[in-house]
Amino acid sequence: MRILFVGAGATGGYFGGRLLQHGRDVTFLVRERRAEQLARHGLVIHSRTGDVTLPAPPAVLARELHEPFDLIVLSCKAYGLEQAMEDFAPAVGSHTTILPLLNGMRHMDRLDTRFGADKVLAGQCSIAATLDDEGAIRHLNTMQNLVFGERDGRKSERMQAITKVMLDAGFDAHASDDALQAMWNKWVFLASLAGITCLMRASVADIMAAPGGAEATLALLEDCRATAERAGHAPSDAALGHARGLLTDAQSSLTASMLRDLQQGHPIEADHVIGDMLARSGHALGDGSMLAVAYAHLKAYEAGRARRQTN
Ligand SMILES: NC(=O)C1=CN([C@@H]2O[C@H](COP(=O)(O)OP(=O)(O)OC[C@H]3O[C@@H](n4cnc5c(N)ncnc54)[C@H](OP(=O)(O)O)[C@@H]3O)[C@@H](O)[C@H]2O)C=CC1
Ligand SMILES: CC(C)(CO)C(=O)C(=O)O
Repeated sequence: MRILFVGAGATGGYFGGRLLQHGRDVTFLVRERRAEQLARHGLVIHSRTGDVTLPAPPAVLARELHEPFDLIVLSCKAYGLEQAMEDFAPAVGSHTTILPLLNGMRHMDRLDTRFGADKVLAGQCSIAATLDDEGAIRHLNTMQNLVFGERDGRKSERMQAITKVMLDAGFDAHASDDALQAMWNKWVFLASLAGITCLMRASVADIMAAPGGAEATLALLEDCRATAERAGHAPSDAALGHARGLLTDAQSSLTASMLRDLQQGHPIEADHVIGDMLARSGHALGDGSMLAVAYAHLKAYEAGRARRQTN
């Protein structure tokens, strides 16, 4: 199975790198700067689950992409989605399947509109990873979980083929008959984690140590849970309990990747992860709900970032 990873960043580089390390046929769609980094240093993964350097991993630029791939794994940030779709379109043929790993849900509508819903699987990954200054991937703990499945839960032929490729490739791969719900569960958790760790500029443990920190966290989680329920995707008691446990663990150094991006002055997925949740929630902009406050805070960061860039 020929696999194209769109992006060799923190998530794409990690999962694509592990697949490559285990002998799968992986190519990365990259841009010039990343292509140069990969050619110079190779694809480097630092992880407690095993370090690896893959010299000169197969990589193409958009202008070199002329033939269809069997599987396209989409691992760009949400704000890069429109350009990415444009760039990987030549790799989408009549038998191509697209597996998106982005957090949130809004990208599903964009992919459906552009390529047709029959091509797009549900997918999500749980990992804490980041790129360092040299472009090496730093896996920050041992979580490395990738969930994928047909949106209607079918055990299709393509799912069987993709499962075969994903299993035993150095990470936890789960073919799921409820992958769409898994995406919602992840979004409820992630939006709560991103919203609260960015608002507080703090890890879960530090938020739990603050007076009112747990209450603010749980209020945001409730806003997100209620939004999922409104959309017909209420997390099960077990999924919600799991999210609540992670978000209130007084020993946990966990932060969201959005906080890492924000602290480094990078663009963030404010509209995709929090704005879209707010838009589906029934809450209004500025109504004082935790979701509305978290969104206003992230948009203020974006405004400051834009102003600094023009000065
Ligand atoms: N990092 C994490 O721990 C986790 C992230 N996620 C989610 O996964 C998604 C990806 O995040 P993450 O991997 O962290 O992001 P990164 O910014 O680390 O990686 C994204 C990569 O996509 C590349 N890219 C974007 N557009 C294109 C394009 N048109 N052509 C080629 N390459 C492109 C970027 O390349 P370039 O360098 O050229 O800009 C970049 O290397 C997000 O939705 C995020 O929320 C989910 C779980 C955990
Ligand atoms: C919550 C987490 C760490 C899990 O993958 C994540 O998705 C993120 O930080 O963006």
